[in-house]
Amino acid sequence: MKIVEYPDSEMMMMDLADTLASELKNCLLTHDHASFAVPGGTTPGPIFDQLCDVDLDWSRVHVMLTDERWVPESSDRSNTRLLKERLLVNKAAEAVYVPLYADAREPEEKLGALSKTLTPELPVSVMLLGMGADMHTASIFPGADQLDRALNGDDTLLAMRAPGAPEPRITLSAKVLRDAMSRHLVIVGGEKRAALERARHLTPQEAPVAAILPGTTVHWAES
Ligand SMILES: O=C1O[C@H](COP(=O)(O)O)[C@@H](O)[C@H](O)[C@H]1O
Repeated sequence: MKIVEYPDSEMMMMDLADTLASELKNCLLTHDHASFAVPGGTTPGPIFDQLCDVDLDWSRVHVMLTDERWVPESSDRSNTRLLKERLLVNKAAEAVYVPLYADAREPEEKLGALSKTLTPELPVSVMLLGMGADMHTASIFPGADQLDRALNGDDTLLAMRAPGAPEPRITLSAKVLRDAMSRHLVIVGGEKRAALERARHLTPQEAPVAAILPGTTVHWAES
């Protein structure tokens, strides 16, 4: 694991967007397309605002979420809504969107169909992850109902429910996260930095983010 520290989050978001764009461009030099997995939540929006205006062949970039809250796109909790409003706009509107949500009461109803669409995109070429202060990443939460399977199984996609998650979730498995060709984790603030340090000494069962730290570049700013 490598940690890159920044004096402020604005500089971090710009630098990380530049890094991700460079990795996508490099991938497109030798592959017919690049798959790009990004998180939702409150952190990545400014990165998306930078990326969506980068000049690259977005028509050959297949964009997916690392996880989704099982809520309608109209909800302000929707990661899909964040992706469509902040990343898949301007030049990046040309990207190919690989969905991680479909209109159904429960994620289990759509797991097979969504996995079938997602599988050809693996391994992910470039991955950006977030982390909660509880040390979850994607939607792999401590105490989740399918935590062991998400950490140790061969699934591509799982439905998850956890005490720390306000709604049912769907998430890429730890295997898919670990198999990414390039993996970045972006966190802001002292609380998450302390959580990251704790996770380095805990098991993935205790701290799911620990399952993906080896080989990950962590980007951190205090505020
Ligand atoms: O619920 C989620 O949490 C994590 C972290 O979110 P943040 O708001 O603290 O950045 C996020 O990476 C994930 O995609 C999201 O579904």
